[in-house]
Amino acid sequence: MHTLCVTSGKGGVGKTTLSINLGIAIARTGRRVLMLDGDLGLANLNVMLGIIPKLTIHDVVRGHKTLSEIVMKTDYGIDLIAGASGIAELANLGETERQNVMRDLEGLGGYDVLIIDTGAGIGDNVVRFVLAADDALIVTTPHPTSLTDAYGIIKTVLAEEAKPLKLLVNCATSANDARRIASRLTGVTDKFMHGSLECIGYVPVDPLIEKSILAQKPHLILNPRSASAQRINEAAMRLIKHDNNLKSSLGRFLRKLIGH
Ligand SMILES: Nc1ncnc2c1ncn2[C@@H]1O[C@H](COP(=O)(O)OP(=O)(O)OP(=O)(O)O)[C@@H](O)[C@H]1O
Repeated sequence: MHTLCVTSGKGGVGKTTLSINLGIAIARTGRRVLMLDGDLGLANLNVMLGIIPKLTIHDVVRGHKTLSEIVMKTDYGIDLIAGASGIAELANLGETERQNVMRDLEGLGGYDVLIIDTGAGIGDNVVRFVLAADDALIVTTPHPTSLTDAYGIIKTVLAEEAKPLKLLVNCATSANDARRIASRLTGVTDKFMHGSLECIGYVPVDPLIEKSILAQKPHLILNPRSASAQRINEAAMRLIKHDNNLKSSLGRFLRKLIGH
């Protein structure tokens, strides 16, 4: 299973919108996609998909439910787990309960790709998700405040571990614009040995994206032929280019995440 963490530093830059639509684009290749809403307070994935979660990971951690009972199916080929920030609670459980939940999580097989939509900011939880995942995708816009916060998360992650990071520039005007933005950020990765930042593309501003949020239906479903949907598709294909070579598993991801 390929684990992919989507994060941004700054809030409101399109991280959740792009996570969902990238997930749908990946699901269209035949891969089974599970999305985890890693946002601590404001879980948005389900809102954008027009579904109301009755159960979250917290119910699993408290022993009320099994994981497969809390997975929500969508009409778009992606499944969803709400309240994934509750995974962090695993670290505080007793050994037996923790083992039970871990077994439950690992038993949730059959998925090819796990996408974690983290909360905004550079909190401990966000950095832990980024470090535990195989791939980390940073979403930024060309706006200076977004770039500053993207710079912050890149620096924080690379100071912990020199892992290759990916960048998607939302609200850029062209591929050249995105490359120019990316080159401003690669300055920071160059300071860390083995750190790297690969720009996997850009998504233009598109009023149809905003409309799809209001309709609570994914942009790729409502407007598949739009230029922005095509850019999202291209970015998704770059993300999964090498995932067949990955030997990772959900268990490995979880062990890294909770440090056991
Ligand atoms: N390329 C785009 N063109 C037009 N509107 C966009 C684009 N990308 C995102 N938006 C809009 O920006 C708003 C914020 O998007 P979103 O909620 O996905 O951001 P976020 O980074 O996940 O925010 P949060 O920090 O609250 O989780 C949404 O209303 C969305 O419709």
